[in-house]
Amino acid sequence: MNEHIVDPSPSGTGPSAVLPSRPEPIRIDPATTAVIVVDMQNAYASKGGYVDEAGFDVGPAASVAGKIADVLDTARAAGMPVIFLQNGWDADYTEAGTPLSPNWHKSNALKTMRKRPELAGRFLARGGWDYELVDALTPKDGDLRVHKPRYSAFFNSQLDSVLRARGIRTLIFTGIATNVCVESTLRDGFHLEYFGVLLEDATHHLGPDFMQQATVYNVEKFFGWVSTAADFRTAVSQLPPKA
Ligand SMILES: NC(=O)N/C=C\C(=O)O
Repeated sequence: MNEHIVDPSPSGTGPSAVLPSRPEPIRIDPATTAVIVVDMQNAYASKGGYVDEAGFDVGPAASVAGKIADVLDTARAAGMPVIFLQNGWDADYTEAGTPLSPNWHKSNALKTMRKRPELAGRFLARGGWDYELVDALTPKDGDLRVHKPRYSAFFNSQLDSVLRARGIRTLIFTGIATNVCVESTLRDGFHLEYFGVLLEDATHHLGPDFMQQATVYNVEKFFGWVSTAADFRTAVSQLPPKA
């Protein structure tokens, strides 16, 4: 029996690829698919950045960045938009909220800076090193950057407009953290009718390893599809190169 292939753009007329994924393979149309790179900033992926100083493990981030770089080369060659998300706030932290905002209480960046005043102003402020993308993932011509002030990139950001203006229906997710900003954005995308695909080895979690497993389970069972960087490269590199 033929396996059912999920097709987010059934009326598409151009070339497409079938991406092996769980629970079903999904058809990737480069005209309606974007790769989303979630928060690959020094804050989340470099020693001396926010999550390192807050006590989380950034060790695996370098290998994740390598996998993402490979995914992005494949996507660009096929003409798929690449969108870098960058999490943070203005230098005065006005966008971070006030004590009336749960973000003010829950953000480990804000909490760490309040606990260690010598770090005040260092984390996730636009214009600072912590906010910048890691060197290994410098955007190329044609890539897009979208600023976001909360975990989900669909809140108080340009993301939905940027995607709708380009007819994007399918989002390939990479980046950090699987269980926080990646999952929040993929879930909100689901509710906005986007098809979300998590490349599980091109993402990294914050906290215990079971958090990665929990998100992978949630995505596979409830919110989208799960694949790998290698399967993405194999499937998408069969598409004709962008004219
Ligand atoms: N990018 C993320 O997943 N961020 C998670 C936590 C934070 O920004 O404090």
